[in-house]
Amino acid sequence: MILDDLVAATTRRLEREQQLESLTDVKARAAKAETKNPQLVYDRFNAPGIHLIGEVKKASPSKGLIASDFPYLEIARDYDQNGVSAISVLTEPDYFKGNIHYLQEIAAAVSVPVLRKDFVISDYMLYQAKAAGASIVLLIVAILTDEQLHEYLMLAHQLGLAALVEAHDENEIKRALAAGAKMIGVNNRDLKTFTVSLDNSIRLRQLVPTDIAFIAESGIHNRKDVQTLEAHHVNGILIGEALMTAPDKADKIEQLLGV
Ligand SMILES: O=P(O)(O)OC[C@@H](O)[C@@H](O)c1c[nH]c2ccccc12
Repeated sequence: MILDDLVAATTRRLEREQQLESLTDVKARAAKAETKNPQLVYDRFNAPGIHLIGEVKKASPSKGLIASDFPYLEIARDYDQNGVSAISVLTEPDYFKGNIHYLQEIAAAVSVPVLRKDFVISDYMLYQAKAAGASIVLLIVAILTDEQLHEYLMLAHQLGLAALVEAHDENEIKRALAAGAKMIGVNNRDLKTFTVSLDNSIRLRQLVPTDIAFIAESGIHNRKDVQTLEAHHVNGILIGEALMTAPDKADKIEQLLGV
């Protein structure tokens, strides 16, 4: 299963990174970064309307290379100036060709909150996220124990980071809620088969209380998709490929949001 490969690759990456920078040192760097209020992120997504998270992603295991030309900073600025509510930056290097330095540069250049999109399996990665200027971290329920999920959620909040807790079925939604998630993302892509269905978000929407922001992720391509999700009271949408492959980002955002 692809998630197992991703966790294995992330474990190896962490070993290398921790040899280059100790936990003590990354904590010291995180302590110097500006502390933000995670509640502001949650409030932003709970405000009326549908909120777009634009993703900066060069490649993925399901699509291969998405953007051969990858001016990540320009793309992020384009998103920022054209109505996104947050920017997601892939920092996983092996399968998504991401980099934490992309996030660091982007966070310094834009005004909206920036999400670290990675396979968080260690507190070390939360300190790295904070040090790089992230405002949000992704926590994927499927790769964490209940104890880890709770612990990382609490640590994120202590560090001033909001957490987008990703679930893909009923049981994972229950685990996310039990851990105290305040913002839940449902991945429409089944990571076992790579099939995408918006029905996954729609079906799971009703299991999440309305005071918790609900984000539909993956496989959203056009205005019709957005309208379908809007009709089912989704608070946010996370869009990567459709924006990355659009030659005119501003125009694509307008189309998606219907403005
Ligand atoms: O490119 P898409 O189909 O619009 O999907 C974006 C985003 O949802 C997807 O990149 C994603 C959702 N959950 C993830 C977890 C890890 C890495 C990537 C993801």
